[in-house]
Amino acid sequence: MMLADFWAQTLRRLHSELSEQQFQLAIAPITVGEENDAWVIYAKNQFAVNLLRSQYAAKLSAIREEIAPNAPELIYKVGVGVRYEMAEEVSPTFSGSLKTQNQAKSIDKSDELDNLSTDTSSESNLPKTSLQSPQAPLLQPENAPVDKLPEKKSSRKTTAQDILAERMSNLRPNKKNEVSEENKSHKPSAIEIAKAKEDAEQRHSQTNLSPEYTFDTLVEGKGNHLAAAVAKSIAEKPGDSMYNPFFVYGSTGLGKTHLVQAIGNELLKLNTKARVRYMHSDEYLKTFMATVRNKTWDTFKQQYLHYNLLIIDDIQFIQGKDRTMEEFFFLFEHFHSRNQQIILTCDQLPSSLENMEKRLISRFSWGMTIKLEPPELEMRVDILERKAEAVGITLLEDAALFIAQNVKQNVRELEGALNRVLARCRFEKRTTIDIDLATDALQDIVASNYKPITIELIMKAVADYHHIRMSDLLGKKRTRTVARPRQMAMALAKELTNMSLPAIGDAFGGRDHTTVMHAVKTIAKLRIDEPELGQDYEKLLILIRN
Ligand SMILES: Nc1ncnc2c1ncn2[C@@H]1O[C@H](COP(=O)(O)OP(=O)(O)OP(=O)(O)O)[C@@H](O)[C@H]1O
Repeated sequence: MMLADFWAQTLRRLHSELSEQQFQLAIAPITVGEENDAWVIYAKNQFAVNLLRSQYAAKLSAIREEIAPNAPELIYKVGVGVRYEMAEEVSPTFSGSLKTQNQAKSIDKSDELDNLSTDTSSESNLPKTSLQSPQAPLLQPENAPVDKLPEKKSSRKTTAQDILAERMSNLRPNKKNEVSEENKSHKPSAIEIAKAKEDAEQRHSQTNLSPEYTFDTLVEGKGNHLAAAVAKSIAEKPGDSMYNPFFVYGSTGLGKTHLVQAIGNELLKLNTKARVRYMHSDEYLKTFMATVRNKTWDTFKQQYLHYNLLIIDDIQFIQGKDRTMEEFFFLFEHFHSRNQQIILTCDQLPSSLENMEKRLISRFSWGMTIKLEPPELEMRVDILERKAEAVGITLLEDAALFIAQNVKQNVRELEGALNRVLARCRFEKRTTIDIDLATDALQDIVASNYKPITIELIMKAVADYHHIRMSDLLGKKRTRTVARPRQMAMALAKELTNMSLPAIGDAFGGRDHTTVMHAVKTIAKLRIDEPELGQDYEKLLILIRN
C-alpha cells in the first residue's frame, strides 16, 4: 500500500473515532512523508510530536498493522511533509462513508447529552461512605458513590432537531419524562419561561462560575490558542482521558481563571443539567479545615462527589498541607477513575511544585498540561478593542497600539490601563479614545517604560515589522521588499535619534551620507503619496517610541 492511501484511510478512521476538536487539534495538522524507507508523521513542533507519541502512536500503529501490515514502521518528527486533505484525497465511496461516520458521531454526542441531562441523582441519593480510621481518607475510591459521566451508547437515530428539542426541554422544570403526546405542542407560558430562567440562574449561581467568563469573551492569540482549543474540546466531551485532568498553568493575570470557567459555562450551555463546580483552592482548604474541626465528613464528601466537572483554581496553595493533599488525592482518584472531568490551574508546572505530594504531581500530568503565555502584541490590541467595544467606546487603532505597546506583561494589567483610559474618556464626556487621550491618561506608565532609542532598536523594529532579517537592512540587496524598509529605517533613524547622516550611513553597512539623504526625502514624499506606507511609518514610530 502507498503512503498516500494509508494516510487517507487513516484520516477517515481517526475522523470517525475522535471528537472533532481532537481531530482538528492533533490529527488535521499532520503532514506525512517517506525517509529512508520509513514512513514519517511530521508535526510542527516538539510539543505536537510528544502529544502524538503519547496519545496517538498506539492507535496509529494498530491501524497500520491492520490496513498496511507490510508497511514500514511509523516514526514521528518535527518537520513538514505532504498534507492530504481528506475530501480531496479520498475516493467517492470514502467521502460517502465519511458522511455516515460524521452522522454516527453526532448520534454519540447527543446520547451523551441525553445521559447527562436525564441523570437525576442528587446529593441526598448518594450512598454515604464512613470514616474507617482516624487516618483514613474521607474519599475512598473503592467505596465512593458511582455517579458516572455518560458512556457512549450506540445506535438510536438522533437528529440535530432532537438535540435542540432536548436542550429546550431542559429549560422547563422537571417534567421531561411525563410529557404526553398532546403536550408536546404545548408552548411554555411567560410564567413557565420566567420560572425556568430563574431555576437556571439559581443552578448557575451554585456553580460559582462568573457568567462573563465565556469563550465568546475570551480573545484568542498565540499565547492561548492551543489551550482554548483543548478547553472547547473538554466542554464538548468532559471526562475524556486525553484531557483529564486538564492542568493549565502560567503567570498571574494571563487568563487561567477565565479559560477554565469558560469550560464550565460552555458545558452548562450545552447541557443545563450538567453538574459543574468552580472553586478556588482556598475555599477547598477552608471547607476541609472546617470539616476536620466539626467532624462533618459526610457533608464534605457529598459536597464534591456528584459533580461532572470540578474546577479548582490555584492548586499550588494546597502544597505542604499534608492532610489536605491526602484528601485531595482521593478526590482526584474518584473523579479520574469515573471519567468525571477535573480541571486545575496553577502558577507553575506540576513538577516544579516542591511541596506537593509526589503521587499528586504525577497524576496532574496524566491528562493535558498546557502553559498560558503572555499575549503577543496583536492579541493585546484585540483584547483592548473588544473590551472597549463591550462598553460602547470606540478605541482608535493607534491608541490601542499605544496602550498595547506599553502594557505587555499580562491581561489584568492591560485591563487596568484600559480602565484608566476609559475613566478619562468618560470624564471628558467623549465616546472615542485617540492616541492623545491614551498618552495623557497613561503618562506615568509611559515614563516608567522609557528606554533610549538606538539605531539597533530601529533596525530590529523595522525588520520585524516587514518580516525580513536585520542583515537584509545592512546588506546590498536592492529588491523592493528590502530596499523600501531599509529606506524607512534610515528615515526613522534620522527622525528618532540625534545621529548625523554619515553616522547613520555608516551604521547601515557603510553607506554614503547621500544615500541616507535620498532615503529620507523618498520616504517623506511616499508618506504623502502612498497612505499605506504612511500608516506603516506611523505605526513604526509608535512601536519604536514605546
Ligand atoms: N484571552 C483573554 N481574553 C479576554 N480577557 C482575558 C483574557 N485573558 C485574561 N483576560 C482577562 O484578564 C483578567 C485576568 O484574568 P484571569 O483572572 O483569568 O487570570 P489568571 O491567570 O487566573 O490570574 P491569577 O493567576 O492571578 O489568578 C480577567 O478579567 C480576564 O477576563
